Amino acid sequence: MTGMSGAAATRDGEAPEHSPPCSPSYDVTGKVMLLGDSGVGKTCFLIQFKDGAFLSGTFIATVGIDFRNKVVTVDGVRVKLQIWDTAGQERFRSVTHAYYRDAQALLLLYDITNKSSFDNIRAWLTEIHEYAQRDVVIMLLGNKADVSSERVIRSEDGETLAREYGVPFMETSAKTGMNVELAFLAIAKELKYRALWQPGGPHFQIRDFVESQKKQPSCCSFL
Ligand SMILES: Nc1nc2c(ncn2[C@@H]2O[C@H](COP(=O)(O)OP(=O)(O)OP(=O)(O)O)[C@@H](O)[C@H]2O)c(=O)[nH]1
Repeated sequence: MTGMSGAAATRDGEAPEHSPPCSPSYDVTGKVMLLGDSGVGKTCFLIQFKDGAFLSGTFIATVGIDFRNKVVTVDGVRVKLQIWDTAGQERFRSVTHAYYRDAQALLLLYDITNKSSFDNIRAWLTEIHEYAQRDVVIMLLGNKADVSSERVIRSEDGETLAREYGVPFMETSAKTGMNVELAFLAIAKELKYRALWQPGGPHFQIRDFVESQKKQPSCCSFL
């Protein structure tokens, strides 16, 4: 949604693929993609993380793909995340496939108030296995957890699906910010760990980290 439409426009004064010669260097950089059906909240999720704001009002679907950069400091290491917001609509799928290959991490969202967005997660995972790198980090996120009165997907169902695929899971809200920063922090920690780990160094398990840090929606699950 929002004005972040258009194919691969530049953001924050930096081109996506090439850094200008005098650009600041980062300890670790990583490409993260937001995936999931149209309307699950990908653009809002990114804006909440980047700007700490929630854009309510008329929903305008993303056209193609767009990106924003954000630097996260993890244990003194600067991790630059280049976050790609993809269009969830089917007609843009061939455009977004081209971007999977060099992504290090994928945040796969469904909407807890929309059953088909949850049912389609298996199809998304099939696409991911077809187009993304084999060792890509995947996280499953049940978004819109603030709308408890319209919930149709139980938290346990998200947990079960995530366990089946061996990926971390949490419920989030792009509106309240619940677990939004945590999702990116967990990704940044994993990317830092993969890039800088040395024999004998401490191990990092992204699923354990997420489980120990995630917040639950304030009201209990329904159904
Ligand atoms: N209550 C609530 N509404 C949300 C949340 N996230 C997004 N929305 C609303 O859901 C609608 C769709 O959000 P978007 O972020 O545009 O969805 P998207 O996944 O980017 O959609 P596409 O660009 O078509 O792929 C908008 O009306 C948002 O205001 C959330 O966490 N809670």
